[in-house]
Amino acid sequence: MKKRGQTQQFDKASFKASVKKHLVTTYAQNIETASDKHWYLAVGKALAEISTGNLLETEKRIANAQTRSVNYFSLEFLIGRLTGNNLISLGLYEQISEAVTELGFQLTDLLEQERDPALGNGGLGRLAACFMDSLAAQEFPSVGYGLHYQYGLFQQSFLNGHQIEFPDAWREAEGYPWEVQRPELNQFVGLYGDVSSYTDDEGQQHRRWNPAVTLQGIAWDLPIIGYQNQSVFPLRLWECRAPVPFNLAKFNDGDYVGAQQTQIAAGNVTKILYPNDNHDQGKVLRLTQQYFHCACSIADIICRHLKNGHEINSLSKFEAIQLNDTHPTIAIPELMRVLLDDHQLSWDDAWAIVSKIFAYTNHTLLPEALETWSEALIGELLPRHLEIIFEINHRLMVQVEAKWPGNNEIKRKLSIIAEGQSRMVRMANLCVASTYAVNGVAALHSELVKRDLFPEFDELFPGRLQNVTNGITPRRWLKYCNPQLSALISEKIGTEWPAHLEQLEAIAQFATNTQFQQRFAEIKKQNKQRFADWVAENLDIELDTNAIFDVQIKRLHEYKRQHLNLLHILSLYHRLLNDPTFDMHPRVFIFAAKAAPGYALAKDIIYAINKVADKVNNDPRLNGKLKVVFVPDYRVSLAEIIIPAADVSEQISTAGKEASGTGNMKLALNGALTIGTMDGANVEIREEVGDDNIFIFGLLVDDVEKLKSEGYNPHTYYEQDSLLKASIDLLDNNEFDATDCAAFSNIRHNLLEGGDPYLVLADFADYVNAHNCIDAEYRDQTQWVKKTILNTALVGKFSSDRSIRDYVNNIWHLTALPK
Ligand SMILES: [N-]=[N+]=N[C@]1([C@H](N)O)O[C@H](CO)[C@@H](O)[C@H](O)[C@H]1O
Repeated sequence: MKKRGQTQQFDKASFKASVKKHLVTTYAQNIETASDKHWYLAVGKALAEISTGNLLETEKRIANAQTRSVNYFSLEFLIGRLTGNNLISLGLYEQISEAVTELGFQLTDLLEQERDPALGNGGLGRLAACFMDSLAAQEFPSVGYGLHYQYGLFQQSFLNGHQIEFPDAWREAEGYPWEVQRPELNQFVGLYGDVSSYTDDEGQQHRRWNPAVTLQGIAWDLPIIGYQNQSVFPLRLWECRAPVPFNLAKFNDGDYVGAQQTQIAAGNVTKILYPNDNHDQGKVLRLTQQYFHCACSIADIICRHLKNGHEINSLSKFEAIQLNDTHPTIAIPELMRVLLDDHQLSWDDAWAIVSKIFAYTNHTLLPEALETWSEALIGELLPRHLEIIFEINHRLMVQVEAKWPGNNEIKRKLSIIAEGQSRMVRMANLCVASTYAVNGVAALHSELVKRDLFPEFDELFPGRLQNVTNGITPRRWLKYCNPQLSALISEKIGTEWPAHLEQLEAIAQFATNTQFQQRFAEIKKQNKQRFADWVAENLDIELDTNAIFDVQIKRLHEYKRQHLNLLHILSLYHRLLNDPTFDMHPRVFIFAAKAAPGYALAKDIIYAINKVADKVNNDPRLNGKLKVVFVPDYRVSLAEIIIPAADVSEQISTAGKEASGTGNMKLALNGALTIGTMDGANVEIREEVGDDNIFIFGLLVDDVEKLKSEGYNPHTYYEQDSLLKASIDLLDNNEFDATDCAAFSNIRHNLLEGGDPYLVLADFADYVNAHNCIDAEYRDQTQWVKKTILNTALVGKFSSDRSIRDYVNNIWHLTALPK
């Protein structure tokens, strides 16, 4: 019996039976005594029966269609919990909820049992997950290639305000119900060793790599279920094991550790996700992870291509490979190696394929994030690949010489090899020189990539550098996380909008409709209450839902300027205690952010915010006007309850630093008003929602450069702005911290003597003004709610379905699978 929007055949009785079967046979649990966790696992397993079947079906349809596929290479996929989202995509949420109730449980309680597969750091990883969902929703043949990390992004908790990290064993002892092993797809990967030459029968010279170590790649598939269309595409994650995990001879000799040595070493390769966001981590294990990922994925693509009866020469005709940042760049010399050495193609024939199959997305301009690997390290780990990189660079330098004869400066800048103490391989240059398309992730960012990062490459390869503005999937980030708002929208404009987000524009006509305003505002209030209940239960802090919920949720990084937000809070604290005339609408500042474990100042900022929170939340002099909440262990499932509850979205990065941002899109879609700089996608959000419905402040990109080039002195601002001075001085008088922890003075030092590299002081006054506007405008709820409705209505552009259509039309050139 099919219901509206349900594409999946569903029989409640057999589903309930399947759940009970898995509870007993898969998890060995008694129906009478099984825990919520085991019921969740059994429900997941029962549903995975559907998706795995559709996965194999879809594979057949793609093979029969003889059509092009895109392979999305990413070291991160921040997929979040799958069960709830997959029920939305299967169109079975209500039915399963009913069935689970008949089994004696609340579906929402069981969904809470699922651990977040946190296989990513932040925006880049989450974008990859949203993109896979949008490829499946539009039935574009696609495979996501990632790593099956045993430990995801560390779990964060606070000890006396300090961040402490715990390993994230995301897969329960019982495993993850949605994943399925594909042993027939396992691969072998070499490492280290040397390269030798040989002459073939025709007298042709060839090179051969003789790896010293062999690893095995175990294929795990996670289903990417298309939104209400029967298609399921794989997110293929590679786990690393030793081909011979146990050496019995050594064991018999009593060398128990030795017996497992190879397995231990192999297991380390996919043991854990590197926890850095926007920061290059030059560790050999990280390069080994990147190569293992690329070698398994390239081998899998070629197997599939040949299995579908195609010649190797037509590889780039049927396959496109998108490199999600430079992390999988080594895939380029890897494919060259396979084509040259395993398929004996000439250099030109191999290059003709490689240069037409790869495209690269740049996600940051931060110099410290641009990956470089020492030539020595690559030469040791991947000797054949270094040879190929040298040849690619040689041929690039020939092109550069032709374009700019005798210009060694440009040669030095564009060279893939950076001279110096130790010669380094620039992965971004290798990407730009070897791919047919290079894109930034927001209009402003892509302009800066052209103007500041790769101006010469833009001239050398006209048209190669382009833009594809990021997006978010409306399935998870509205339909799933904000069911009440979704129901109100569907009531007004029908139910097609989750697959056609531009239809939301029709909601704008209700922006001044009183009755609609009331319902819209009531839903925000209820979402705020849901989050307030979560905070009360988990953090023991009482929140007033009449207050403005002001949200800054993203990784902790100086360029994202959580410390500017903190300074504003200190200014409010100062004014509330020192200015009897100062009256503000109650405000709750909500933070959530993980700092990379090695990023000391970021950890100091977390500590300072926690200490300020302890003080202001328990200071009766503030009459509850000011509250600060730092929610620990930020992750996708937390974002899903914070975002619908937000009134204000903090997007306050220094102009030119945040490539795009995607949290900004999620918050605006859920009716939060943005306070932000003209940076990343904020610029395009402003274009879509209009000047009246956003609070823009601060220096523009060119102002930032001008101020820096003229010599920026933060003391000038400190001396001239009394409120700024008072706020900064609160960082140093033990107002908030009786311990001798240097966190507060480290922050103060960074902002003054340290030169304030992210111009916090220069933007402070304008930021305070923008917040004053928010305070004033929030008091006129009719106007405020109108603006929130217009934000939800006018950000349809930021659906990742639109981003994917841009990639398909401008870069990948795919055809959707025929029905
Ligand atoms: N790495 N990286 N880059 C980022 C994010 N931090 O993950 O990629 C995200 C996805 O493109 C961007 O939205 C964000 O601005 C950028 O900083």
